[in-house]
Amino acid sequence: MEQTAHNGEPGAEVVPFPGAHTAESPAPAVAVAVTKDAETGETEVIEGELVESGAPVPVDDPTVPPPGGWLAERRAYLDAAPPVIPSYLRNRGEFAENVMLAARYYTHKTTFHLLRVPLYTGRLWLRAPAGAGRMVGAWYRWVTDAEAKPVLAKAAGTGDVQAWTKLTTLQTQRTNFRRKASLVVMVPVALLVTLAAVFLPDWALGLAAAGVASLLGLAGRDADKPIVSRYVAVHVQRRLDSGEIVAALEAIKVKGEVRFVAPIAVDGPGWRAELDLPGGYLADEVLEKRAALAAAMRRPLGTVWPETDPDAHPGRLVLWVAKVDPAKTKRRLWPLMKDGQANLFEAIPFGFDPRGRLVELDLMYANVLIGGVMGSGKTSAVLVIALAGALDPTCEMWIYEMKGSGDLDAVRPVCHRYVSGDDDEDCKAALDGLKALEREMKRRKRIIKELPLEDVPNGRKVYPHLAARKNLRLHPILAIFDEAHTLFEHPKYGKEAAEVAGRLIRKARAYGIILVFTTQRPDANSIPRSVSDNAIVRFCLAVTGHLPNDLILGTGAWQRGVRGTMFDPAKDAGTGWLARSALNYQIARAAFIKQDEAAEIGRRALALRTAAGTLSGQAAGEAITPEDDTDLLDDLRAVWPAGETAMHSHRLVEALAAYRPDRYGAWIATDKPADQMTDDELREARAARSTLLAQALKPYGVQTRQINKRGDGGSAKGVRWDDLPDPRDGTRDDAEDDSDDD
Ligand SMILES: Nc1ncnc2c1ncn2[C@@H]1O[C@H](COP(=O)(O)OP(=O)(O)OP(=O)(O)O)[C@@H](O)[C@H]1O
Repeated sequence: MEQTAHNGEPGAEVVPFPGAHTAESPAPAVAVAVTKDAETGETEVIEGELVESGAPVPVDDPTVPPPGGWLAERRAYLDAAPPVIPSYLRNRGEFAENVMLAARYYTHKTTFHLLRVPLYTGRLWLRAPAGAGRMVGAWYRWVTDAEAKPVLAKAAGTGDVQAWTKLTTLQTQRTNFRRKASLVVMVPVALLVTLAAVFLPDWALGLAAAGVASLLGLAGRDADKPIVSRYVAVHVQRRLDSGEIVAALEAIKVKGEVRFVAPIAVDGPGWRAELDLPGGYLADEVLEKRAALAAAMRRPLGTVWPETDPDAHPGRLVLWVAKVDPAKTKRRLWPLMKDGQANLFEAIPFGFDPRGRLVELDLMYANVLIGGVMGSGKTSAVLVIALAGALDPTCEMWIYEMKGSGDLDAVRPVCHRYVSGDDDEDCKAALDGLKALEREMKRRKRIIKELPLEDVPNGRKVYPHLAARKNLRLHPILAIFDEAHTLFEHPKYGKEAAEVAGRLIRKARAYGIILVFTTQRPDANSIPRSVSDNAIVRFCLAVTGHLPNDLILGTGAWQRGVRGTMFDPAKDAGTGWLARSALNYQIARAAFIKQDEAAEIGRRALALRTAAGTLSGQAAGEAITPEDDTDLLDDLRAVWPAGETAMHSHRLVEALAAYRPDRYGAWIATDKPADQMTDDELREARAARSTLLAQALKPYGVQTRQINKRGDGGSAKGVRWDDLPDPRDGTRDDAEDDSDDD
C-alpha cells in the first residue's frame, strides 16, 4: 500500500468528506488525508472513517466555482477594503489635529532657526578665512594648471621627449591664457572694490563685506561642523518594510516563505504588518521571542509588538511597530490626573495599549488579580485602581498594603480602613478586614434578597439606583490587598484568610464589593486556588514561567500563547497581559502616576468626599479595634481548672457561661432557676448542656467521652484535656456553613 500524509508528500490527496453535500449546502471545509492502494485503487482515510473506493475527488475542482463565487470575493474585498476617503479627511477632529500638528511643526522649525540666525552668521564668518584660503588655492591650481603636472612628470619620467614637448607647449598656452584671464577679472574687481570703498556709504560697505564674508564662509564649510543646527529626532524609527521583517524572522529561526496578507500600513502611531508565518510555525513562538525579534530588527524593545490573530489562524502574526520609542516620549497622563471623578459603575481609565490607546477597566461585578515579579509594576497598577476608587466619592475604600512601603499612602485620608505593614498585627487586621467584608456581604445579600423584583430587574445584585439609596448602604466597596501573599502565607492567619477570601471572591462582586489582590509570588501557597480560580480581571506583568503565568491569567493562558514571560520587568515595567475573560486578552501598560501626583489626587478625592459627606471609618476618625478571634477552644483553655485532666461537660458549660456570658449565656438558659429544679430536671438540664458542648466541639474534631470523677458528680459526659487540640494547628474543620450564601 502506498502511504500518503497530510503534508503534501507524494500521493497525498485532499478529498471532500463523504455525505450528501449539495451546492446549497456545501461540504464543510474539512481536509482528509487518505491512503491509496496502488493496485486496487481503493482509498482509505488515515484519520477518520473510510471515505470511498475509487479515485479521490479533488476539493478544488476547477469546473466548480468556489462557494459564493464572484460575489463572495467582492464581499470579502469590501469587508477589508480601506475607506475611500481617509479617516483624517472624514473626521473633523482628526483633521483639525493633523492641521494643528503641521502648523506646530513648521512654527517650531521657523522660530527655532530664526532665533539662531546670529549664531549661524557667526559660524559662517568664522569659516570665511578657511573659505578664502580654499578659493585662493583653487585659483592658484587653476592658473598653474596643477592637474597637468602629474602627466608632465610621467612623460618626463618615461623619457618620451616628443610627448613631453607637446604637453609643455599645451600647458604654457593654457597657463598664459589663464593668467591673462585672471588679470582681466582682477583689475576691474580691484577697481570696483576701491571705488566702492571710496564712494559707498558705510552701511552698504558693511553689507557688501558681510555678503563677501558669508560667501567665503560658505566656501569654507566643514561637513563635520554644520553651520545650521540640526535637530534629529533619534527616537523616530525608520519605516517598517517587509524585507526587514523577513530577515528578522529568519534571524529568530522562523525559516521559510512568509506571506504578507496585507501591505504594511500605518496604524496609529506605528506600522502594522499582517503576515502568515511559514507552514508549521505558530505566532505564539514569535511572541515568546519578542526581545530577539526586536534585536534582529535593531529596534528598541518597547517599539516591537507581535500579536496573534485569534480570528484568523495560529500561524497568523500581526506585528505592530511603533514609530517612536515610548521610552523616549512623554509619559501618557492618566486621564483623571488633573481633574475629573470616577464612577465605579462605569469603566475607569487604567492605562494604555502599545499603540497609545486608552485602556479602561470595568471594576463593578468583577474582582482583580494582579501578579508579576519584583519591580514589574504591580504597585503602580494597583495605585491606578486605588486612585480611581478614591475619585468616586461614593466608593468605600479598604486598603491593606502589606508591603509596608507606604506606596498607597496617597489614598489613606479617604480610606474606611487603611493598613500599611507586614507585621503580625497588620496581617491580623487584614484578616479582620476580610471577615468584616464577609459580614457586610451577608448584610447586603439579605437586603437585596428582600427587594421587589422591579428593583433588581436583571438579577439580584447591586445597581446604581440601589447604590444611590443611602438608607440601603449598598454603595461600592473597593478592597485592595496589595502583596496579598504576605497575608495568605502567614502561619497563624493565612489559612483562615484564604478561606474567607475564597468565599468572598466567589460571591461579593454581585453585592458591589470589588476585591483586588496583588502578589509578587504567584504560586499555590501565596495565592489560594480559590482566589486565583475565581478572579475575573487578571493583569499579568512580567513573570518567570508558565506556572505563575497560568496562576494569574487562568489555566490554559500559556497554551494559548498569552505569556507574561515576553515582558522584560526593567524595560516593560507596568506592562502586562490584561485579561477580562478566558478569551479576552490585551497588552496594556498601567498609567504611571508618581507619588507626588498621587498625593495631589488623594487630596482632590478627600475634597470630593468632604463635600459629598461620604467620609467614613478611619477617614472619619473612627478607631478600629482588632476583632476578637478567640474561639471555643481558647475559651475552654481559659476556664479549665489547673491540674485537671478531665472535666464534665456541664461544668465546663457553666464555667464558659460565667466567663463569656455574651457567647455562652444562652447555653445555660432554663425555664426555672437551678435551685427550684427537681433532681430529674437538673439531670436533664445538665445533659442538654453536655449535648450542646459536644455539638460545638465537633467541628474541632473533639469528642466528649464518659468521664468518671469520683466524689465530684460521678460518671457523666465530659472532655479530656489531652483531647483539646491546639486551636491553631490546622486541625479545625471549616466551621462556617456557607451553603446558604451560594
Ligand atoms: N506603568 C508604568 N510605567 C512606567 N514605569 C513603571 C510603571 N510601573 C512601574 N514602573 C517602574 O517600575 C518600578 C517598579 O514599579 P512597582 O514598585 O510598581 O513594582 P512592583 O511590582 O510593585 O515591585 P515590588 O514587587 O518590588 O513591590 C517603578 O518605580 C517605576 O519606575
